[in-house]
This record gives sequence, C-alpha cells and structure tokens, in this order.
Amino acid sequence: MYNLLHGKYCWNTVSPIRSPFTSRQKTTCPKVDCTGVPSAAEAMDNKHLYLMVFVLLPVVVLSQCPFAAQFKEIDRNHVQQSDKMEVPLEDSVRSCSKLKYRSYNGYCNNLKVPTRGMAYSYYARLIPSDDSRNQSALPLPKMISEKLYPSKPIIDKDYSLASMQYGQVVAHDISDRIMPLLNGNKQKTTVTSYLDLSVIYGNNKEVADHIRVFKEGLLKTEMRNGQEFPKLLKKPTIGDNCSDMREPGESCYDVGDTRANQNPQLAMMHILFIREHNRIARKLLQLNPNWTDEKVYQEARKINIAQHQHIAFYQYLPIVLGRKNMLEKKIIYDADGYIDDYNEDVDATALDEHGNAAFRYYHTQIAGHLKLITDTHNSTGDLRISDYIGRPQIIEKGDNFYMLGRGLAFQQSMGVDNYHDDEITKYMFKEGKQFGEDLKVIDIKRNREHLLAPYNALRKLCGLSSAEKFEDFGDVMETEHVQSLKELYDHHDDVDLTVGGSLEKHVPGTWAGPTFHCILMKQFYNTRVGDRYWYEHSGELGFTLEQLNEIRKSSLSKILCENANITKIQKDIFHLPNSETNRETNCEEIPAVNLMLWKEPKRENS
Ligand code: HEM
Ligand SMILES: [Ca+2]
Repeated sequence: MYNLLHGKYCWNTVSPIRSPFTSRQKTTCPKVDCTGVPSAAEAMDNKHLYLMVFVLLPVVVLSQCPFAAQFKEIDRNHVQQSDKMEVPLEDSVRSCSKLKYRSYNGYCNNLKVPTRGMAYSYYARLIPSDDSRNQSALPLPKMISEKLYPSKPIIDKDYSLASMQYGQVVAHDISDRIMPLLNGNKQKTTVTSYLDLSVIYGNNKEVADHIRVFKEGLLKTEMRNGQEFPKLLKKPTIGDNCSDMREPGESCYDVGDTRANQNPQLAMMHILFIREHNRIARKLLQLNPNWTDEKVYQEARKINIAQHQHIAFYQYLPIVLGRKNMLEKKIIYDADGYIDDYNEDVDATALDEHGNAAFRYYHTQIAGHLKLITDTHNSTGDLRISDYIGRPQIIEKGDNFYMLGRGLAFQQSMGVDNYHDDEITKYMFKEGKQFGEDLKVIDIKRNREHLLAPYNALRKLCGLSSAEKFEDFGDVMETEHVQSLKELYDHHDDVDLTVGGSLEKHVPGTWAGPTFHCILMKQFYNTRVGDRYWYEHSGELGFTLEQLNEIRKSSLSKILCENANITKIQKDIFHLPNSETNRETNCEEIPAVNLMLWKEPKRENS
C-alpha cells in the first residue's frame, strides 16, 4: 500500500534538464571574474541598494549577457523585503550570472526570479492558505497536546542525539518565521531557503560582515578556556534568543543566526561549523599564501557549505526519508560524477507546510537531559535542557564542550513518535518559574496562525484518499488515534496538518507518515534541484571533479574530530556505535577531505 502511495505523490512534473553525469557545463557568457566587485546581490543585502543600482552598476559594466527577456518575468510579488526593493530589478539582475559565490541573502541564486529562496520572502505553499476554518471552533492546543503527545521519554535504540541536533541545524538553515505575524495567509521567512549555512554566515551582508575578521578569511572568534569560541554579545537580549536568567558575566553568542543561543547543543553545532570554517581558511591560506582575505573567506565558505550539503543529503536525510525513496525521486544520485539537473523552474523557497508543520515533527526527538559523557562512556551528569534554554555558555564550562560532543555521538535520541519529553511539553522557557511552555502547543498555534490547509487536504494532495469521515484516517493511523481525533475535533476536515501528520504510521524505512513524507520529499527536492550553487554541479560555480570527490568524504564525525578534541568516534555519527560496521574508532580511520586539492598552481597565484 505504501508503495502505491509513493507512486501517487504530489511530485514535481518538471524533469531534470540535464543528465546527471554530464561533464563540465559550457558557459554562455564571457568569463568575468567578479571577485571583489561589489555585486547587486550584496547591494540588495545592505542599505546601499539605491547607490548600487543607480550609481555603481552603470559604472561597473559587468557583461552583455542576453537575459533581458527573462527579467520581464520577475515576480514582483516576491520583492517584499522592504519598500526599498521596489526598484527596477532588470539592472541589478544582469550581474547575477556573474556572481561566483552565493550572495548572503540568497538573492541572485535563481536567475529567472532572483528573489526566489531569498531571506525575507514569503513561504511557498503546496495548498493556498485556508481562512475558511472557524478557528474558535477548533480544540484548544493544550487539550490536543495532553491527549495526543503524552510525556513519555521513549529512547531510540539506533539513533544518536546528533540525528536530532543536526536536524535542527538543517531546519534553521531552511526557514524561520518572521515575528510579528503578517496577515494570516502571507507569512515570511527571515532566512535563505537554500541549504547554504546561512545559520553560520548570516542572512544579509550586514550580519555577514559583522562576524568576519576581514583578515585571512577568518570568522571572528577568540580563545576562552583554551578553546576557540565565537565572540560574546555585549548586551544580550531575548531578541538574541538569550534568556533573562543569566548569571553575572554569562552571555550569548554573537553569530550568524541568533537561534544558535536557543539550546546548548545547537550552539555547539554552530561552533563546530565556525571552527571548521576557520580550520579550512587557515589551511587554504597556508596552501595559497597569495590569496586575498576575500578569496580565502569565500572558498572556505564554499567548502564548508558543500560539506554541510553532502552530510545533510547523503547521511542525515536518508534516515528521515529513506535512501531508496530519495534515489527514486532523484533527490540524490548514486554517482561519483557531477550532478547537473539544476532547474531554474524549481523554486527552493521554504514551504509553509514544511516549516510550520512537517519538519517540526522532529521535536519528538528532543532529549530532556543532555548527558556529559567521558572517554570511558560514563555519564558524569547531565544538563536539564529547560535550565539552559537561552543560556548556551554552559558549554564552555570545564570539559563540557568535549563531553557534550561525546553526548551527540553516544547519547540516544528520543524516538520519532507521538511521545515527547516533558522538558519540552511542560518546562520549555520556564525561566526560573516552576513550569514553562509546551512546544507542541506552540507548533499547533503556528499551524493555525499560518492558516495551513487542513490535514485532509494535504492527505489528498499527497495521494491518500480524501477522508469523508474520521474513520477514513484509519488507512494510515492506529484506531486509537483516529478515536482521539474524533473526540477532540468536531469535524474530520478540522484536523490540523501538524496534528494529523504526526499520528500517521511511518512509511517503512522512514521517519514520517505518508503525508509528512510527501511534504518533506517535495521540500528537499526543491532545496537541491532549485539551488544553482549546489555543490555537485559542474561548471564555473562548482568544484573540479577531484575536489568534489574529496567533499564526498565529509562527515559530521570528522568535523567533531577536527574541531572538538574528539579522538574516537563512530564513522556515522547519526547512528549509535552499536553495530559491527559503525563501531567507535580512532579519528584517523575516518576519511578526511584533502584540502591539498585546493592548492592553486603557482602561475595562477602570482
Ligand atoms: C533541542 C532541540 C529543539 C528545540 C529546543 C526547539 C525549539 C523550537 C522553538 C522554540 C521553535 C520556535 C517556535 C515558534 O515560536 O514558532 C522551533 C521552531 C522550529 N523547529 Fe525546533 N527545536 C528543536 C529541535 C528541532 C529539530 C530537531 C527540528 C527538525 C529536525 C526542528 C524543526 C523546527 C522547525 C522546522 C521550526 C520552524 C521554523 C520556521 O519558523 O519556519 N526543531 N523549534
Ligand atoms: Ca539557508
């Protein structure tokens, strides 16, 4: 039955435009090196847009690429970042095709509609918003949470806490709803939808510049307690995701996305990628002493993003979506060549149904207590997560960074089911009080504020039957869940997407029921195929084949080895080290990306 369902998915009908294994792409425009030229994209990033479009651009004649006809198709509705962006895009866009590196805010990634996937654009939707539902007739979110998401810490036998924590990084890379809410049916997301480590490098030029040293290609860090950490905020606020319950001297991190401060292990992930950037940058400069700061920075950024894309698509997502399904739908390929199926008609913009329903499902994996694990696999204690929401600096204390890193690899995550740890359903954001908020309640509220179409509509879109009564949900749900829904809601069409989707039995070999699976598959297909800078592409924006095949050796385990003082770990950090093929091993045994391949021949260096 599930296979049958798969066949009926709401699949994008646009087929890949290029064979996945073609060699280097031909370029249609004359070769122009735009490094160092202030780009239109950067102009869109900062406050100097007018200056750029009306003064600088006419002066900096970039090329004569014949794009004019396409520019007419630009969807001006996308251009909503601010009133200032209502400018003739045709001029600024002409330079997009010359951008060697991604812009920070995602502008220019798509040449046909350059605002696609850009920070501060509207979420895309699979089904238009639905304001016909009488919200006041819907059951209270707290009632739903108590009935359907009971506190029961069921531990997963196979997956590590890293499989949850890295998921949060991927989630934050793709979307972040804007506050305050706009009118219900049009919601914006503040981050680039592309998987471009915007969490690390920032979502606009102002932030990106703020966190850079502008020397040797480095991100700003300083040594504390003998280790490299990001700078601290001088005056942290709740707006920086920083709790008010700090102790004197305690602060939060001044980094590309302030959500880093939300919980200790998320902050750790950020720091791992920041250290990784600096590690790569130092190596690149050593190999190419003539490279400018900008060149080192952008090349290190490009490699860091490529590693992240590789880990996300080839190591993390196959667990969530099933490797076979991903191969079947061409979300990944079994390839050692280039993958060149970029399609400018595929819109990578975050789907509202993804960000505000389907991908939040993995809140179920959150562990309430973070174990501090020693070399001998003993736990010397743990951190209660609700005590450290918005207080990430605890990771700097003593050996915590190291032991929490071991925790990512060796602590079990919670199961992907409808049970949740009460640390997040009773104590989240408790801020010194006895009780706090319920993340599941927040999730349900967001689903409703964003006027997401009901569960039944998404079921239909995803190839399930459109239910005519509650009992019809029984095709993918346990009877007891159908019964609970019937007791909570007046009508089967009232069931919220975030609720219905979370109760479906998983598609075999995946972490999602058919409806969430379909939404996530769609999102991640768009994320990859709609990204002109995807790391597996050939051509000027990509890597040499040899470099690409080095990138393909990357793993989150190795990133921990390189940047967290870890010396022993399993190869696949998302799985616990309890199988013959994934035993804990010395870091030297884990493949490394050989950066020697980025050494430029002397001739070009001078
Ligand atoms: C310790 C772990 C985590 C905590 C404490 C946490 C907490 C939160 C909070 C407080 C929000 C904002 C709620 C709101 O006001 O709307 C949020 C949003 C979200 N979370 Fe989590 N989360 C965690 C892990 C995860 C994981 C593992 C995933 C997915 C794999 C995830 C996916 C999302 C998504 C997609 C959003 C909404 C993004 C958007 O605004 O578009 N989170 N989370
Ligand atoms: Ca992003």
